[in-house]
Amino acid sequence: MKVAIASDHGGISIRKEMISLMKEMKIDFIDLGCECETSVDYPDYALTVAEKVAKGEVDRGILICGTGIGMSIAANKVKGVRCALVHDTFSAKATREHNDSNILAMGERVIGSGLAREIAKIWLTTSFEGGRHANRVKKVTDYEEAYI
Ligand SMILES: O=C(CO)[C@H](O)[C@H](O)[C@H](O)COP(=O)(O)O
Repeated sequence: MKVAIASDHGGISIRKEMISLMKEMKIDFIDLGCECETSVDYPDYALTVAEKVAKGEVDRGILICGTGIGMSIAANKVKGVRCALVHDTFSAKATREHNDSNILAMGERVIGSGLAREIAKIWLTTSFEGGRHANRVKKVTDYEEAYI
């Protein structure tokens, strides 16, 4: 699996934690910034990662900002992206099993790096269940195909 990761200035510490986790888990990743601690705009990073996921250049994405909200709103504008904003381990598992989410968003001003690590570990290792959930995901992708 290959993962693209990015954060704005509000998510640098958790992004570093995610990078160390992916190294430990021997997951191939590309780090797309941000490079500095000065203020940047989350859509620039969210859309870059989302485009890579949508084009199949990577399998999954991880996005961190202050709340995770801006990142998830922006990423979900890209056709083919199912970005889940997650701040608990139950949802991390459920969004992979039920939604086949392909981007994980988290907020560094909401949770600590220990919980973020647990969430990411679960999200990276849980498979989509398919079955009844596949039909539901298809309804979303069919809508995208027809209208977006
Ligand atoms: O987009 C966000 C909120 O939805 C992110 O949390 C940003 O990191 C946040 O808005 C940045 O805020 P700042 O006051 O410019 O640091």
